[in-house]
Amino acid sequence: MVRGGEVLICQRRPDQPMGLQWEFPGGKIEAGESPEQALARELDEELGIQAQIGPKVTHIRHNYRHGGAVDLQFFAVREFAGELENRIFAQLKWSRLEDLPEYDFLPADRGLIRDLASGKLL
Ligand SMILES: Nc1nc2c([nH]c(=O)n2[C@H]2C[C@H](O)[C@@H](COP(=O)(O)OP(=O)(O)OP(=O)(O)O)O2)c(=O)[nH]1
Repeated sequence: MVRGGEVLICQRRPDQPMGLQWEFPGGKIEAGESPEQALARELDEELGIQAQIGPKVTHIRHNYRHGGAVDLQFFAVREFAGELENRIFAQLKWSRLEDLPEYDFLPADRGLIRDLASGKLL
């Protein structure tokens, strides 16, 4: 989710794996879904919004030592209907791009965070 020079970041709950680390909203693709459909569904489930999924920002593959491999696709979302509501996270925050490195993000996201903070993406 992008709003001017800010992005919406989400802190995982303390009881989840990789608890209290920050991530972008989203989740796993279910059978028969495109990545965009999966993201729209997750944004509705997690935040209660009906989003228009914009262009793909990047694609990252990462091997977590314990949790196996993840294949992540990130999209810019600038338009949505409905009221943003925190349904599952410890907290939600709008962060300026240059402030992103202050947050403890999931390891797979760290290269993306550096690129967003230095203005290389978005
Ligand atoms: N939503 C999201 N997931 C991310 C990011 N970075 C990253 O490594 N991931 C990982 C964490 C999870 O292993 C997986 C997303 O799966 P998910 O959202 O459906 O599941 P989850 O974290 O609740 O937990 P689990 O089902 O894997 O136990 O991708 C990110 O920025 N956003």
